[in-house]
Amino acid sequence: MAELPEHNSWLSVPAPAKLNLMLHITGRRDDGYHNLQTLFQFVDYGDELHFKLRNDGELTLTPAIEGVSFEDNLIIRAARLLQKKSEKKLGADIRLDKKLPMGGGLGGGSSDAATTLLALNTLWDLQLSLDELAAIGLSLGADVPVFVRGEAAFAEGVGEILTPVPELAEPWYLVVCPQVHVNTGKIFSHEGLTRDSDPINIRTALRQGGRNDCQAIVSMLYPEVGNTLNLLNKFSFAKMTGTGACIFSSFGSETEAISVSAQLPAEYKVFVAKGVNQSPAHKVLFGPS
Ligand SMILES: C[C@@](CO)(OP(=O)(O)O)[C@H](O)COP(=O)(O)OP(=O)(O)OC[C@H]1O[C@@H](n2ccc(N)nc2=O)[C@H](O)[C@@H]1O
Ligand SMILES: Nc1ncnc2c1ncn2[C@@H]1O[C@H](COP(=O)(O)OP(=O)(O)O)[C@@H](O)[C@H]1O
Repeated sequence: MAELPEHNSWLSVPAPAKLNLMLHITGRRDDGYHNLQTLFQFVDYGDELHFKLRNDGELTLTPAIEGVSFEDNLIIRAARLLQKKSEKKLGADIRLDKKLPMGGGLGGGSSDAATTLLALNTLWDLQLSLDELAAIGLSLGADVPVFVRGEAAFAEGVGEILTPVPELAEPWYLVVCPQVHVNTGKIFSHEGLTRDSDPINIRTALRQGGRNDCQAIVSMLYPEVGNTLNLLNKFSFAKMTGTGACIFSSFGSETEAISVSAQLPAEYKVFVAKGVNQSPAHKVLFGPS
């Protein structure tokens, strides 16, 4: 368990990015949402959040995210849902060190929400189980439960039916983020989207690697994504994460990944990070698995 900060100092917890190593769309549900099969893995790079207890029931968040109001920020929405679980006047000062691009398919907002649920559950001593936190998280977004549970996983449904896959290799990734914001709704409502992939089992997904069914449409609607894929493919097999726009390739070593990143045009926003099957947030709060 996490050591509670002494003398009410700050509790610092990472909010890592995720990659969708494959993403197949297997059907459309009656509510318009799509059933997916996807492999989630974390990387040891992301946002960082810092929490300090307040006993007056107030929440503060600094700095604000441009274009996202205080009450719409997934961090505050997650904190508000937890406040409802207690009679006490629980509050917190929260600091956000935002490193992940928004709308890049790296799940930054979902990860911020999950880290908030995990950290405040500890700080406020709510003693909610991971099952309870994942259920609260699902009401905030389909990707929140996997971050709450903190294990690399094969996900089905809209992403909430999770089977851990601790056997995934943990390579180094070069992640390239084209400076475009992909509208997830626009991709899922596109008539040309492949939405009838045959369901596969985990073993096949792990063996074949799989593809991203959104990649072709996103590349067509946002040519910068297609161009980035073409460029990175010259060095190593490249794939898009989620509904984009970020692209990733895997490497056997950090040195190799850095060496390829150094050959990309300077205007490209990139980072190199290690794939990890345990979320760095869990590592900090619960110790290494
Ligand atoms: C597809 C994934 C894979 O990780 O993409 P990324 O967001 O990470 O890129 C996620 O599950 C995305 O989940 P999330 O980010 O919560 O999606 P939302 O913003 O709620 O979705 C925006 C819109 O996309 C459509 N949508 C989303 C998810 C889904 N399984 N089926 C859908 O049809 C819906 O029309 C929804 O209104
Ligand atoms: N703390 C947050 N961090 C990022 N985005 C947030 C946050 N709170 C709300 N949002 C909203 O969620 C949207 C999706 O953000 P993000 O999770 O980064 O994208 P993606 O799921 O494509 O990786 C943003 O465009 C923003 O409007």
